[in-house]
Amino acid sequence: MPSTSTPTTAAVLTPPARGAIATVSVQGPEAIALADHFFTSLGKVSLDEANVGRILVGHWQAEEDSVGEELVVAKLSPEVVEIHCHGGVQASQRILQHLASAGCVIESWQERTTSLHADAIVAEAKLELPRAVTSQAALHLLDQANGALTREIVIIGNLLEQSNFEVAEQKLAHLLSLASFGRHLTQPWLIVIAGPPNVGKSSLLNKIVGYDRAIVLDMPGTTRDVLHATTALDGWPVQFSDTAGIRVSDDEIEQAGIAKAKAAIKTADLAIVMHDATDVKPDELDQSLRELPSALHVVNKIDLAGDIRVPNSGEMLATSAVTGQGVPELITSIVSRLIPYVPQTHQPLPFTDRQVDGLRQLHCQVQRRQFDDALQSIEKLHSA
Ligand SMILES: Nc1nc2c(ncn2[C@@H]2O[C@H](COP(=O)(O)OP(=O)(O)OP(=O)(O)O)[C@@H](O)[C@H]2O)c(=O)[nH]1
Ligand SMILES: [Mg+2]
Repeated sequence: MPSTSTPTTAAVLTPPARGAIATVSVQGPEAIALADHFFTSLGKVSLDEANVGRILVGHWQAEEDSVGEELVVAKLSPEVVEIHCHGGVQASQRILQHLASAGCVIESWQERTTSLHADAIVAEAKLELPRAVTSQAALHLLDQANGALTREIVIIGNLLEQSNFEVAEQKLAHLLSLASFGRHLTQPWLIVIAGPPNVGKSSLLNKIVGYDRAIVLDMPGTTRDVLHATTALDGWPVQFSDTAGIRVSDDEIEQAGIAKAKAAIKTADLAIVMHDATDVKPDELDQSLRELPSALHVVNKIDLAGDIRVPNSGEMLATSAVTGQGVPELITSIVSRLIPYVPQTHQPLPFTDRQVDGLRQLHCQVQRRQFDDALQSIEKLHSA
């Protein structure tokens, strides 16, 4: 194969798993020649002769490999072809090997995506999009892939050029206030369910996720390790952690579980602290509310309780993990705690640590009126 200074690259664009078809993209000055080297169309039309946009069915064969394959090749431009082959992982890997043996540089889809987009934020959005687990999260990332955050940073740069530091500062502060939301588009919000043994923590988890994720027993100390279950609440990705009931225990395994439960509370975005409606101890409830004021406090087994005394401080919800009473209200409360403000469609927002760090630095520079440094930070945000 002739070589030029611009490399010809190949990447598998479809996910690395078994599927109906896999797509290999070849791009660069030798893309057509490389594909023609291995591919013979049914009508004996070469890709070189074929018009752009033509899709050809034919046979792919490498000399050193006795196994050929019938497949489809599309000529997308004079420098881009797409090969649609069998969806098994081996089929696409074999095509990559053939192309590599002829001098093609093999890239990952991430490298290909990054190289296709001059703006780093747009490239990052395209890389993060496949990781979005709910459609709502994907829509916000799609906005960023379509340039929402990039345009906002350009606007901030223009404001700085006009010495309008105040408005630039306000815009940056607003973007940073959305950082937690943006990061959670690809990483679920973490919710830990904690409380004394036997109050119904595992039962509540099962009720919310809709299947028997955790073992439920009428025996205190049933859950030992931290159990995770991922779901979506109102379209937002969340991960629940069910923990060991917190109590004084001589059991070594249980102690380890309790230590893990306490650690999980510290790292969670939200703790749900559960209490037993059939065994309400107002003093303990009051203490729990004081110790964990940002937690959501839930009195469970409400179906078994008549009149219960609810403490008069903080927020308290009543549920039954058996009948489901109060669970929709709990879900509404969880969502409004985690996402007090839902950004509008097309809202620019940062969604990677790199962007958040870069925006924080820029915000400081704008506050200190460091014009040149701020422009450099903007430059860095656009080009990773
Ligand atoms: N009637 C009623 N029973 C419940 C409710 N929630 C849980 N239970 C029962 O209470 C017992 C303990 O429930 P679990 O969900 O295992 O409690 P836990 O808090 O996870 O317990 P540990 O893992 O031991 O800390 C089981 O028999 C459940 O069926 C409820 O809301 N109403
Ligand atoms: Mg449990």
